[in-house]
Amino acid sequence: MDGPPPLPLREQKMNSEDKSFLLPKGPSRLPVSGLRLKRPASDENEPPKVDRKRARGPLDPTKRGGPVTAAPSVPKPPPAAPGLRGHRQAGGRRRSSTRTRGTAGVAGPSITGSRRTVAAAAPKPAAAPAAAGGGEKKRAPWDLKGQVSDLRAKVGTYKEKAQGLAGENEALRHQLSQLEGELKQATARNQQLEGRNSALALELQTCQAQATESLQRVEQLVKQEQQLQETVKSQSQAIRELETAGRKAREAKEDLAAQLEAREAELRLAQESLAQRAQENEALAARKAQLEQKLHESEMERRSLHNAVQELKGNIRVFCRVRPLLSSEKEAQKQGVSHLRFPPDDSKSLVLSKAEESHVGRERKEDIVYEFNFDQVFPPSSSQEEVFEEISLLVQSALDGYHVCIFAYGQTGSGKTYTMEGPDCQDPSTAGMIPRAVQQIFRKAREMEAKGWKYHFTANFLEIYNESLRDLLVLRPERGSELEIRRVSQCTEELHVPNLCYVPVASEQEVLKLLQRAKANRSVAKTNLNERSSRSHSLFQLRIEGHNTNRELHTSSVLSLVDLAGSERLDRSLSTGDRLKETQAINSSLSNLGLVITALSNKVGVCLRGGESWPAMGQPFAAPQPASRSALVFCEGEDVASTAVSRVGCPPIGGSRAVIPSNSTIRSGMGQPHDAGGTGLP
Ligand SMILES: Nc1ncnc2c1ncn2[C@@H]1O[C@H](COP(=O)(O)OP(=O)(O)OP(=O)(O)O)[C@@H](O)[C@H]1O
Repeated sequence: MDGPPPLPLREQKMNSEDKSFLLPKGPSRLPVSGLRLKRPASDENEPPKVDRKRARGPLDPTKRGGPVTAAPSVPKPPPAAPGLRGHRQAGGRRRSSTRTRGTAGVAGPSITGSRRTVAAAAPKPAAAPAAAGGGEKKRAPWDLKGQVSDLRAKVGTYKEKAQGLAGENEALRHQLSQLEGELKQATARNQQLEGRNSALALELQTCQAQATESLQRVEQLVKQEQQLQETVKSQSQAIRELETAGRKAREAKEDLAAQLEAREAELRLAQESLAQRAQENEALAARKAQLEQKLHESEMERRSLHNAVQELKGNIRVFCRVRPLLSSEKEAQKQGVSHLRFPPDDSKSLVLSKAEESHVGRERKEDIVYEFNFDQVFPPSSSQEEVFEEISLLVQSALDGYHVCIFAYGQTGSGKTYTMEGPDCQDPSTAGMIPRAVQQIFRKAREMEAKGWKYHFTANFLEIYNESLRDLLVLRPERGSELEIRRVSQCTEELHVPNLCYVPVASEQEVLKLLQRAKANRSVAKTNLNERSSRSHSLFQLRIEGHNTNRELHTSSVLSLVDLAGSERLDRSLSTGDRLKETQAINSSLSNLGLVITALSNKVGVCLRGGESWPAMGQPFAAPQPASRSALVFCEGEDVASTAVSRVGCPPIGGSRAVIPSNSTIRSGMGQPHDAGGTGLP
């Protein structure tokens, strides 16, 4: 700090005492020149009491009764020097400066001491004043001499007193000058001290400001310290956690290192083993190639053998299925279908017994027996699965690249729709030929993928109702969008329906959904002979494209599944109105189909004229290549006897008289259109 160093506390106290000493607060009683000490008026003309006391001394004789005489004048000591103030005075009385100072009040001890000294130094009263005191006897008026003597003594006394006072005054003046000098010094010192004091006050303020600032800083630092301590604490915790984690990581690292070492050892072994395996793989790859080649050869052989078997079985197969009696029919025929016999040792023949009337109307005793031969006969107890066992061979041919067509033909209510589609219930055991064929196709296609084959499928579903084509896969058919059958090109025999929906399908489920949609769109009605009679022919087609890119093989075929509308005898169906019209259209189209088959069997060209139904249904037979396979499932109901006999006599299909017993004609007509050099359809 700048400025003079602070005084010690003792020194400061002394200074303040000095100040109070030097600067009296009350009126000064110093005997200043020109001023007189104030005394009571009564004492002005009286001599000091000391004098009186002194004067009393000589009066003792009065008390003793002696004569009053003037006391001899005692020479007075000179006034005490200022330095002797406070010491034993001439009168022998001693006063401490402290006591004097206390009693002196504001006047200060020196002054009082000086006054005392002055009083002590004053000339002692002479014997005259003593004689003139109250205690002295008054001189007789006549004692003038005595009185003069007393007066002289008094004057002498006063002279001495004046001299003492002058000396005292001189000493006081001297003392005053000294005190004034001291006062100046003290004032200067006081000013100096005040300056220093103000400097110190400023310094104190600065120090206080600095102290406040320092205090704030300290508080901030304390806060920072607390924060830092908390940070340190958290960091310490984090460090401990990190150390723990690090320790664990080191342990894990060591474990991993051990594992890595073990793995490396395993890897070396595996690499060695891999090298061995690579050699083995090479050998296996060669072996695989051989096996694949063998597999392919065996597959081709299988196809060839299958084809041979199918050809041996016949490209056209005719099955007969007799459905069980319905609950409504059981009442009418309590004996069951007794007129039908299925030879147990021959699953290909059906024996029909019929009582015929003679020309004259008399009943014969013995029934006429008709034996019909088919590729397979399914009695009423046959399940859908048993029927499909035969159909599945043809379905496999479709996957192998053969066009396959399966017809269901029969009277109304004979079980065609049941056989082809199955009942409405979703029981898999009663599923019809179409869903089973689709299931087999996709399952076999998946199996063939392992042999390098990939298949693509496209489905369409149409119906022929009253000689017009309808797309069963269209949700809302537009009016005026008539469907027609067209040749794909002039140089091919292949037919197609341009505006038909051809839906690419990739799974069995997708096809089943399409079948449901088609079933909902199909034209059905209740007739006398069937609660839910199909009033149209339906044709479901699945185009199969197979590719074997490894061997550059390609197959293309169409699987057609046809549910023909049931032929009806009007005398039994008693159809009228729309049903009659439908019946006429159905019977007409079936006759046309018979004509087509007959024409094909006779290798005669058929013109695309008239109704559309027969070329549509004949389309599968018109496939130019490869060879096609066809199956005709004759469905028969409870009146199979009359139906069969009526066919024998008046067949609904051209040439069926020969067909039913032997199948030979229909086989020759339907089975080999491609062999005839494209003579199926013009
Ligand atoms: N194999 C069978 N087992 C049990 N019921 C059958 C069998 N075949 C047909 N049915 C029943 O016979 C009735 C007629 O069958 P479906 O409708 O299939 O005959 P349809 O030949 O298609 O007749 P339409 O030509 O009039 O359509 C149906 O109630 C059907 O459930």
